[in-house]
Amino acid sequence: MASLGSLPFTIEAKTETSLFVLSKNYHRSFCSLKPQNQRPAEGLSFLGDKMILRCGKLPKPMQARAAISDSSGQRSDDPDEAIQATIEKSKKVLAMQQQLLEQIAERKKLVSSIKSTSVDSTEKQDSNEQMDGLFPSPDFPSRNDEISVDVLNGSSLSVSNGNVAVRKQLDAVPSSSSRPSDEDDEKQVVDLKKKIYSADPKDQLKGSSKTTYSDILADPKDQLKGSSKTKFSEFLPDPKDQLKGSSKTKSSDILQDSEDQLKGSSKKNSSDFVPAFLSSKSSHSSVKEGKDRQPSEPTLKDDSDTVETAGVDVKPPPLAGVNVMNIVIVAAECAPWSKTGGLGDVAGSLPKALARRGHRVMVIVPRYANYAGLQDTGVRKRYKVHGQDYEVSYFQTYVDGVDFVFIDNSMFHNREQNIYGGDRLEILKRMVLFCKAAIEVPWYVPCGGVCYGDGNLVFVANDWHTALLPVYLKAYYRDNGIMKFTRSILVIHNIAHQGRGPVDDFYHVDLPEHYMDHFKLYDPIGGEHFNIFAAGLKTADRVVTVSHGYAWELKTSEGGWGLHGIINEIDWKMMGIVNGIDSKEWSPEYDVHLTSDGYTNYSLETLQTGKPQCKAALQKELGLPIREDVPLIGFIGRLDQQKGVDIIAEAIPWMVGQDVQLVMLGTGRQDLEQMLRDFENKHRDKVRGWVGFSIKMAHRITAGIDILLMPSRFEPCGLNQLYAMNYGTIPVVHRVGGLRDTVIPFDPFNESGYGWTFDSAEANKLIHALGNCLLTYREYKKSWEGLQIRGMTQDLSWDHAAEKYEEVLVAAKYQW
Ligand SMILES: Nc1ncnc2c1ncn2[C@@H]1O[C@H](COP(=O)(O)OP(=O)(O)O[C@H]2O[C@H](CO)[C@@H](O)[C@H](O)[C@H]2O)[C@@H](O)[C@H]1O
Repeated sequence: MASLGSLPFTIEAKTETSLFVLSKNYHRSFCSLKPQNQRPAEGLSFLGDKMILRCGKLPKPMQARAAISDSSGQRSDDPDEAIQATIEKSKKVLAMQQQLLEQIAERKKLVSSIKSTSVDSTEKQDSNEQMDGLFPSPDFPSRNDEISVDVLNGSSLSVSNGNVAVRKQLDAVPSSSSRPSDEDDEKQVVDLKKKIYSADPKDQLKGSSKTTYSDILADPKDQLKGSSKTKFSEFLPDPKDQLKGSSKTKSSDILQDSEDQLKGSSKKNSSDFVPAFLSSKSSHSSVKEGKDRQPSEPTLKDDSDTVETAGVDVKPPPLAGVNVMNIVIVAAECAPWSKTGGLGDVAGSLPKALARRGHRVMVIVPRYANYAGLQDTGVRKRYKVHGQDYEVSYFQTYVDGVDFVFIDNSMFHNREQNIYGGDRLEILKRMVLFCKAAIEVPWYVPCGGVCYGDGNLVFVANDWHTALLPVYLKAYYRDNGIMKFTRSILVIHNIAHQGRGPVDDFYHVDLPEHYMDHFKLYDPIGGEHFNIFAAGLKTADRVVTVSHGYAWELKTSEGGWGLHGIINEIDWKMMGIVNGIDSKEWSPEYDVHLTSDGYTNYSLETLQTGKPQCKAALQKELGLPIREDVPLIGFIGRLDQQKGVDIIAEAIPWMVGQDVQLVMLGTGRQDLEQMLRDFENKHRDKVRGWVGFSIKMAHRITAGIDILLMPSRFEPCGLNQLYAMNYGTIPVVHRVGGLRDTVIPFDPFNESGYGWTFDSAEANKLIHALGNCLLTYREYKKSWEGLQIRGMTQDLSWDHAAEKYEEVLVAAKYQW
């Protein structure tokens, strides 16, 4: 029998798992159930001023008893009688609990005996499900049911079972006097309340339910782990949510998110004081949603598994922690389905890194071709483009934790070789339709059975092609009180392309007249014109560009291409984040293009044999003399003014005077393509000009060459130099934009750096840098090897960049 000091009584009840003491203070206002060691009993949790004891559904007779006493509702004015009555009721509660615990223990034995006969984990789960079916009796406890004892606000006993809630007033003393007399109790209450208010109360409730139930059933040693389990369950969504979620495919349900947001301001409950995403339905369920799902196969796991797998199968919380969001990346191209350059790479790989951090991530891209492996979602919608109706449908797949949604309309068909082709108004029409449709995908297109909805949602638009999206989000939705909390980020990959046209183009984008000013821009060359990028930059909540160097250059009249004025104005919302690389796709160790034709995969350990083998294979494939000692130089990129291929052309007479080989892969301007062919014809023993777009060759060249040239006039980030360094290939680059950020110049005194840089886009500067590079290649083998190793051991993955993106997304979210 435990003594509670000054308390007038103690009641002891020994259960299978712990000793509970029911205490009551002099004011009759505090009723607590706690084990003797003063820690909250396993199975107890606190919600606000209410202490909740989860012990399963009451057996029917008990429900009846509780209901009877509830309906009687008598309270004596005599304090002693009231105390006596309370004691009696409390005894009943303890008896009920003991009975329940015994039942639970019995069930546990039965479950484990059946499970021990199961063969694999799948069967385990099945048997669990069957076990649930074995106990359909209403007498058997269910973890959804709870007994709650109101701790602070006038103690009341509440027994609830789904829709059935039996509430019994135990005491009518006003809440002001309802305080625990014990300091420890108070601390526990405060600690737990802190916990509750730092997370969604609903989730907390779910979490505690899971923990309690499994802890009651678990071995005592598992109980010791209980606290950490509780933490995880705060982050992990309840599988039941998914079950609920899967039916949430009606647009009315989806639109509810917006409606809730609209109502939100008038609601005055605790969730008003926690960030919206903590109380958002979508955020938590989405994390799970994005995890282990196979294409269009929602994971609706029976959470009865919690009982047996608690402490074993618990997943860690998402890296993004409380910042998890629903992120929708919208781009005109996305590798591996469509790619003309770096944007395709980014749209294919950044989302995966964001998903790895725990976000629910979707990419929306036009369906240019009949790609294999996509599912038609069956959803059809109509959008007006310049007065004409267009129907779009949506295809979908799920890869590496990311939902890829393809918008289909005949406008996009057969464009994969010419994504940005056609006349100005044709492209404009495509992009208007694409952006209008993309913005409503989270409402209408179920991914894994569940639409994203617009709660806790952020769009990431890319370049001018999708710069209309932030404008539409504002003009059509947020200005009208819809998607009020949805945010948009616009990423600048290349400011040189802006979606310019005559001012009258405005009438093709279907916007209210007063939006005209966002698009109008004056520039000394084009005069007053219509500029889509300008409007996107002004209306996006945040702007990102793909390196720090480029973020700075954009503010200058040389680097801003007419938009520097706007960029300077929006400086407060702009950030440079250096791109990463897809370290699976672009890894010499796993590169699928290095597995045949004499190429080989290699790693840091096999660099000295693997890379020369790739070099020999490349020389062979190109028909160049196979020589290990000759430096093999490469260029990969669009053949245009930006990439500085003409600077290489100017340097070629010097190059061919050296003992080197040169391979150039690219497509673009016809005059430059012809130039490549001419060089090859003129210097067949040393130069190869491969005109075309070949991803396989891009990989093989990156692996086989020794030196990569990037004399870009401007380079927002540049991916090829990153790929090169990851393959032990040394970059020689014009120090500009992202090249300046990523290629630290070689310092022979300190044996540091990754390559060579030159400070202006001129042939003689290129020759000077390349000359030093060749000297090191020939004369300083150790330094060369050091350069290779440093390049290959950098962390070039998207993980760091994804974390930075997350900061921007969160900043946008809390920005009004
Ligand atoms: N002929 C060819 N055959 C096969 N593959 C080819 C190819 N020509 C180019 N590629 C590939 O296309 C990609 C080009 O990426 P970049 O980042 O170098 O340039 P891009 O200017 O397109 O991108 C813009 O966006 C990206 C992403 O933000 C920025 O890094 C960059 O600075 C900015 O100009 C690389 O994956 C490259 O291998």
